Amino acid sequence: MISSPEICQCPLVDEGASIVNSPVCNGIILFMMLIESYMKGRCDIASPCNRIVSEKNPEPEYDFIVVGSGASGAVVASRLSEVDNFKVLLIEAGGPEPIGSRIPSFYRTFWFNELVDWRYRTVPSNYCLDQEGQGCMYPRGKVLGGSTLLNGMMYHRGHKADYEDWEKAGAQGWSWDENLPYFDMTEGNKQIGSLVSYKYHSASGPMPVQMFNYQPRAVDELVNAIYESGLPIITDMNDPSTPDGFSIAQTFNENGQRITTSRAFLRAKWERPNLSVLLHSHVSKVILDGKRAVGVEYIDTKGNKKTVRASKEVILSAGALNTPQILLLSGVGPRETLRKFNIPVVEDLPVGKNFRNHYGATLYFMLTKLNNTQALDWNVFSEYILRRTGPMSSTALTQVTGILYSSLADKKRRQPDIQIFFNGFYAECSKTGRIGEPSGPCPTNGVNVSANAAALLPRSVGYITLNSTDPLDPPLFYPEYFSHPHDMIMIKDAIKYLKMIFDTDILQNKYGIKLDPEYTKQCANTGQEWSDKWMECMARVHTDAQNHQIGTAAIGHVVDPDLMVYNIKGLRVIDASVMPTQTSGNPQGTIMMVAERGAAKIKEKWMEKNARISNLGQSKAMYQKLRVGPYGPYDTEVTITSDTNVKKSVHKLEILSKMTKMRSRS
Ligand SMILES: Cc1cc2nc3c(=O)[nH]c(=O)nc-3n(C[C@H](O)[C@H](O)[C@H](O)COP(=O)(O)OP(=O)(O)OC[C@H]3O[C@@H](n4cnc5c(N)ncnc54)[C@H](O)[C@@H]3O)c2cc1C
Repeated sequence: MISSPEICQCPLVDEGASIVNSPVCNGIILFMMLIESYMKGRCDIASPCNRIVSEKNPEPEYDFIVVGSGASGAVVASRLSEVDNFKVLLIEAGGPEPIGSRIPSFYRTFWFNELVDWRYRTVPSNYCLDQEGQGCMYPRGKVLGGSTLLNGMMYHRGHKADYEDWEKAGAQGWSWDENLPYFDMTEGNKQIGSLVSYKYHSASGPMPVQMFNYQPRAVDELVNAIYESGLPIITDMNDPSTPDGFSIAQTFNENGQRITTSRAFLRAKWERPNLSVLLHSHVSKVILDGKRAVGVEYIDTKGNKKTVRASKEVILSAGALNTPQILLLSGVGPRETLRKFNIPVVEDLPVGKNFRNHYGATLYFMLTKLNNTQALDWNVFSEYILRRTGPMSSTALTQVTGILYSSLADKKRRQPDIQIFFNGFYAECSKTGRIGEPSGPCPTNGVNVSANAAALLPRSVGYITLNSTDPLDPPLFYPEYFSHPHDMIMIKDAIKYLKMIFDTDILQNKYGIKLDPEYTKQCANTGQEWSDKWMECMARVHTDAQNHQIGTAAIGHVVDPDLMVYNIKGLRVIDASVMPTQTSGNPQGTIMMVAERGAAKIKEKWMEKNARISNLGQSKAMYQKLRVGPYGPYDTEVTITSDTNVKKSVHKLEILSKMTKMRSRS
C-alpha cells in the first residue's frame, strides 16, 4: 500500500515544471497529478533539504564566474569551490530542477516545455522535412543541470582514436591517456566487478554510473533479436577491447532516479559558503576591459540588466549552442559577422564555425501482435513509489544501444562511426492508471516503437550565427546536414543494420513487426522499401538531429589547449563548444571530463603555490590509487548489485557476449 507523504527534515517544496500537460501526455490528467503529488512527498525524490536556492543579493565581485550549470558548468563550479578561498558565482538562465525529471521513464516529458527547454530549432533546410518547414528540433536544457536533465543518461567515454583526432585538430595534450584520470575523477561506477572492469572504470567520482535497475521484457526480446541478427553483443560499451556492439547501457542514475550534474556535483554547495548560485539570470555578454574579461552582464527575472565582476576569470559553460552567442555579443567572433551587427570587434576568431552534431534517420515501426496499452499504471506506480524500481525507473527500450562500424570506418584504429538507438515502451503517460488502459484510440493496432540510425563521425560541418543583437533572440543554427556525401553512406549502413534486426524471426513472427505506414508515405514514390533511394528519402524526411552538438568554440580555433580564449585574458570556455571533433559515442561523459580538466587547469593557475602542490599531489595519489587493481582499492569499493532483475540482464549480456565472441572465432 502507498503511504501518506513522508516527514522530511525540511518543508516540502513545489517548484519547477510539472509532468502534467507535457506533449507526451497532454490534457488534465488526474492520475499524473496524483503521481506528482506523491513524488513531492518522498524525501529522497523531492530532496527538499538539498535545494539550490538562488542568491538574493549577489555580491558585486567574485573570483570566478561560471556561466551555465549543465554537464560542464556544474562540475567546474563544484571543483573550483573546493578551494576555500575561491569565491565562485554560478549563473544559470533556467530555474530549479522539476521533481518529475528525476523519474527516468519521464525522460521525454520535459522536452519543449518552455520552463526548462530553450526549444531551439535549426534554420529550415532540405532535411527534417517531417517538421513542416520549421527546421529540426533541438531540445536543450534551460534549467539547473542543463541538458543533463533532458537527456537519455547514457554513459560513454568515446574511443581512443577520437582523441587522436582531437590532437590532430590542434588539441595538444588531450590524448586518451592524458584524459583518463579526469574521466575517472567524475565516474562513480557501481558495477565494477559485477559488470565492468576496474581497468576502464572508477568508483570514486561523484557521478553514479550503472545500468538502470529495471529492464522490461521488451529489452530482453530486443537483445535476443539483435543476437539472432548476428550483430555483436558486448557487456561494457566503455571497454576499449570491445569497441563495437550492442549493449544495455550504463547510465547516470541512482536509487531509480536520474542524476543530473547539478544533483551530483552541487550538493556540496551546502558545505561551501564560497559557492553562490544565481538562477533565472540570462547572461547577455562578457564585460571586456580591452582584452581582459572583468565580469558579465545579465538579465534578471524582472528583465533588468545587471552586472557582476570577476577578479580572476569568467568561464563560459553555456553549451555549444549558447556559448558562441555570448562570445559574439561580447565582440569575440568572425569580423564580418560582428561588423554586420555593428558590434565592436575585440578579437577576430572563428566563433560559431565548426558546428558539428551526430545525426541520422528515425524509422518508425509497429509491433502488430501486441495490444497497445499504457506502460504506466497503478501497479507500476506502486512498485516505484515503494521500491524505486519497475518501469518508471528506466528508459525502457532506450537503454539498449549499439555502436558499430560503417563501410567507411577505420577498423584498424578501432573507431566505430555509427550508433543505433531504440525508443518505445515508456512508462510515461496514463489517464486513469487502470491496468490494461489503452494507449490511443486503437488499442489493438499494435505497439509503436522507433529506432534511430545515426552517423557518429559525420563529415558535414555547419555554423551558428546571430539573428540579432538581442541576447534573448535565439541564434541561427545551420548544421548543413548531408552537405558531405559520406554522411549518407554511414546513415544508410546504419539503416542496413536495423534491417538485419527487423528481419529476425523474433521480431517478424513473434511480434509481427512492420514499418509504420504513417511514416513511410512521404517516401512511397521512391520505389521499394529499404532500397537506396528509399533510405535516402527517409533520412531527409525523418532526419534524426541528435542532441550532441559540439565544436563552436573549438580548441585550436577559438581557445588554446588550456581552454583560454585566444588573445583575451581571464576568459575561458569549458563546455561542449571546445571539442574540436566528435567522439564516437554519447558525449556527456567526455564533456564532464573536459570540465574536470578545465577546472584543474584553473586551480593550477590560481591556487597558491603550497596549496597547489598539495592539491596536485592529492590528485596524483588519487589517480594512482584508482589505477591499482585487481587486488587494490577497487575490490573494496565494488558494489555488487543485489537487484535480481539487473542480475538477470547482466547474466544474459554476459552469455550472449561470450556467444558472440565464439561465433566470430568460428
Ligand atoms: C534530449 C537529449 C538527449 C541526450 N542524450 C544523451 C545521452 O544519453 N548521453 C549523453 O552522453 N549525452 C546526451 N545528450 C547530450 C548531453 O546532454 C549534452 O551534450 C551535454 O549536456 C552538453 O553539456 P554542456 O555543459 O556543454 O551544455 P548543457 O548541459 O546544455 O548546459 C548549458 C547550461 O548553460 C545554461 N545557459 C545557456 N545560455 C545561458 C546564458 N546566456 N546565461 C546563463 N545560462 C545559460 C543553460 O540553461 C544550461 O543549463 C543528450 C542531449 C539532449 C538534449
